[in-house]
Amino acid sequence: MTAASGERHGGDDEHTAQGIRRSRAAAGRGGATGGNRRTTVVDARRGALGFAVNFWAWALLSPLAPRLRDALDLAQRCPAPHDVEQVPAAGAVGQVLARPVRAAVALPGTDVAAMDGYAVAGTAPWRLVGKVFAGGTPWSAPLAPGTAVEIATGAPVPADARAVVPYECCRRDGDLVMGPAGPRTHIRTAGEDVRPGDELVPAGRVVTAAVLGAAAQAGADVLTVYRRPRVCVVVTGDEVVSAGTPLPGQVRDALGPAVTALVCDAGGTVVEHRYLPDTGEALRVALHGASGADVVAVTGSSSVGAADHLHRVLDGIDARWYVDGVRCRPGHPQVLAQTGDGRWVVGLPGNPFAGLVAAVTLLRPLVAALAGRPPAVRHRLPVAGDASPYPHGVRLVPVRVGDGHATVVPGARPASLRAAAQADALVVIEPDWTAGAPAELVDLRPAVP
Ligand SMILES: Nc1nc2c(c(=O)[nH]1)N[C@H]1C(S)=C(S)[C@@H](COP(=O)(O)OP(=O)(O)OC[C@H]3O[C@@H](n4cnc5c(N)ncnc54)[C@H](O)[C@@H]3O)O[C@H]1N2
Ligand code: MOO
Repeated sequence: MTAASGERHGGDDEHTAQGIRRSRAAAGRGGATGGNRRTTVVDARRGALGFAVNFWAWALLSPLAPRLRDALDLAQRCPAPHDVEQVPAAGAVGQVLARPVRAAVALPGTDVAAMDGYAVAGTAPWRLVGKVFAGGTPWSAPLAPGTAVEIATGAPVPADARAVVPYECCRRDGDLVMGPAGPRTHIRTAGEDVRPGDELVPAGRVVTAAVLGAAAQAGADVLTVYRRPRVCVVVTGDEVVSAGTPLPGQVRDALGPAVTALVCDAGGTVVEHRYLPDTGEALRVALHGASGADVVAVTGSSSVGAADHLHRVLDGIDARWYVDGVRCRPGHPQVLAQTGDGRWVVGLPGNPFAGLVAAVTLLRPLVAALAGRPPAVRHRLPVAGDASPYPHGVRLVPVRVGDGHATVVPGARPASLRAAAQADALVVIEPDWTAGAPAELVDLRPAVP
């Protein structure tokens, strides 16, 4: 099916349970499963999620094809964070702390100079008796009154020194030094920043460059973090090739690389990457075989064509349905389901921009939540340009983000990532949006963990 015909598709009907059943029946998919699916969604949400909402009211409105915002919320509230592991700190960037980082040592470890200058004892003038540098041999004896040592920032201050006087505050005459010296000025006292056992970073924080540095400084070499969610990426399509120049009728895989990048950005890791022919059996075997994965992301196969097998395969393995279609454009044929053994299956449409929309709606928040990350903060900005609202749901439109506003990148098409590749974010354009009005952003730039 072409992108243009995909654009034509999509009145209100397709987003009701009845509409979904009708279109499946028309496609020979067995509409009878629709009712079971609806019951399963409700039961699963009651039991597994414990949402404090009125599910019957929710189900009547939109049992399987939620609004985009609800789909996002659902995906990030579905999973519980996974196993905890202890890892060398350096490898934990982007993971979420399951236990606080605690200091193994005091900081500073001993009284040290905070400035380059002179450590002095007693009253001025002071007679210079030596030098102490960071990393060099500490001054072994107490400093006698009326004497000084030249000292470098970070070097241990000799016992009985009462202050460090910076070079620029001193007057030096031969081996005599004079200057102002308040009590313990420019001396950092042992343990004044951190004491052994102090909590440096609380649980729940993402390991960033600053966390790594703080942990290393305080000797916390091993961190306890949530395991990275394991994702198996399954790219379906007889026509999809992973490399080289596509022959007539073939397309290069756009979604495998894009999905892999989003998974890593969300704190997950791709443990397997498969290319599958368009057969239900191949998909069934792949879902079954991905037992080491927490999430299976399937690209293509999400629609109602004869070669689109995802729904049938999920029904065949009695998967629990959470999302079957989202009221957005492009990207409405997206799926969130769970297999009997607890693995999440995310179905992403094959049209590349539609697949990207689905990946940021369902896959990225799901992986981030499994990784223990807090929900992303949502921003709204005024949007300039032509965003053509979609009357039956929201439209996702690529934008560049400027200082306090967003500007539409023109030319977005469901089958092309060209406009999205020039964008910083997608804006969620509501049906009643008017030019210049604010809209919510879904960022496409790498997360700052
Ligand atoms: N009768 C209907 N047909 C279609 C509907 C519908 O509601 N009723 N929805 C349309 C929409 S919207 C989309 S989006 C697509 C989704 O289709 P699938 O997820 O089943 O994907 P495919 O049919 O396999 O492929 C669609 C398109 O994308 C190309 N493709 C697939 N995978 C990749 C990839 N990894 N990298 C690059 N391009 C890929 C594929 O060659 C097709 O051109 O369904 C519409 N049809
Ligand atoms: O047109 Mo589809 O909307 O590409 O998801």
